[in-house]
Amino acid sequence: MPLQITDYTIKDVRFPTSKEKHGSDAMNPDPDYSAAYIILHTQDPDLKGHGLTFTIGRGNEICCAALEALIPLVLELNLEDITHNMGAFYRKITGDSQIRWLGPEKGVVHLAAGALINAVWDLYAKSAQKPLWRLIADMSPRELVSCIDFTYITDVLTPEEAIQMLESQVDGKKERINFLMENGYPGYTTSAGWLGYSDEKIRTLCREAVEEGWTHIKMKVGSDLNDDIRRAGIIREEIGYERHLMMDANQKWDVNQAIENMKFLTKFQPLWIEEPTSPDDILGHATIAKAVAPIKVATGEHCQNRVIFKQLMQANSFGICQIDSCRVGGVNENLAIMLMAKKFEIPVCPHAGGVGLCEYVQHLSMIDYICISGTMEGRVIEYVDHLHEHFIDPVVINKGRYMPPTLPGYSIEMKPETLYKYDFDSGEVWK
Ligand SMILES: C[C@H](O)[C@@H](O)[C@@H](O)[C@H](O)C(=O)O
Ligand SMILES: [Mg+2]
Repeated sequence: MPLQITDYTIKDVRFPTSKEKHGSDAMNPDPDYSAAYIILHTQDPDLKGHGLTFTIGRGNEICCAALEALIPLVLELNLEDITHNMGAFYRKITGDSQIRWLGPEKGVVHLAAGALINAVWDLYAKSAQKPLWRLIADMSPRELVSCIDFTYITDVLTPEEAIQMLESQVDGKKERINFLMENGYPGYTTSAGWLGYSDEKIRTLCREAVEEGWTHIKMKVGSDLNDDIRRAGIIREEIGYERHLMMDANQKWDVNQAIENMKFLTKFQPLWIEEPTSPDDILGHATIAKAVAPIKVATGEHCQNRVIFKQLMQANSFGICQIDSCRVGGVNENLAIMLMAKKFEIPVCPHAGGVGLCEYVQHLSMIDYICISGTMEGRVIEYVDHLHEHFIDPVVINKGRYMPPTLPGYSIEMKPETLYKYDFDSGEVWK
């Protein structure tokens, strides 16, 4: 009997991270890391697809409602019929003629689409008994490309060109998989640099990060320039100049303000300035990128879809492409973005942290390395040291590097007791 999606569960899961200022930045001073979480059931009680999209608290229920609205599009489908043409499945989820009006392909409805599409990929990988990265690494170039919706991007990338690009990387795939299994994929930590942390705490956490083997550390900026300067000084004292420092302004500045402020922060030699201004301001990013070079501009965690990513690339707006695993339409759309990044020779350094984003996004960087870019050069995956204990298959970090997951699926399944305890607002944590 073919495996069928027979039922579903949606959960509003929230963690009270704001209490300790974990995850705080200039724009988001009190995030409660949250997940709009979906489980797709099948007739096999041991085989379920899990997916989530990340929010920072209030409004998570709106993502859950959007998931409810999308559910009729997958209920009673056979997995085989979906996986047979993943590109068509993507279009089905994002192209419903009435729901599309709520986006298209942006905002809450696209966050929900990301969760749902990722849940299907989790189910697919589990049924194939492979970790997601391996499932995709084992696809032929043609199969991989068939997962992508090329609508609105064929002016920079056609399916034929994508197949050619992937074919040029087929040689050496096996060696790269072996290298990855042995050495992992480089990461960077944001755990030391949250805006709400005291100077002393930042100093201690930087010291610990260096001891743990991290070579790249990110700090938050953008609230008060004098604070930024003082804190950057502390961090450089601890990590030296042989390690890399990145800065993240979380959209706080106007374009001119970003350029002005970066004049004072340049002396700390940041590798990149992240989200200097509005995520929708493609030309503003380009202006900033020109002004702050050779410091790179990084953005993407709030980039709504492949079309905006395309324009950021076309306009030379950024030097670092920060894909996000569930801001856009899941694995499929991220494959499109990574292929475009390869074409424009822009390194992909995914946004992670939050809850579950590290678990998710490691798979995407590994696919980028094995199938698309063929290199780890100039690439790092973000890491944040929170909430991993809630996952069945948490990330494994070894001296600042992500070790490839080995369990089947997309590594995003939360423990049942977590779903119960952190349920908003009936779980014990919220009572
Ligand atoms: C509110 C969140 O923690 C953000 O600060 C976080 O996603 C951040 O932008 C990051 O790059 O990790
Ligand atoms: Mg950021």
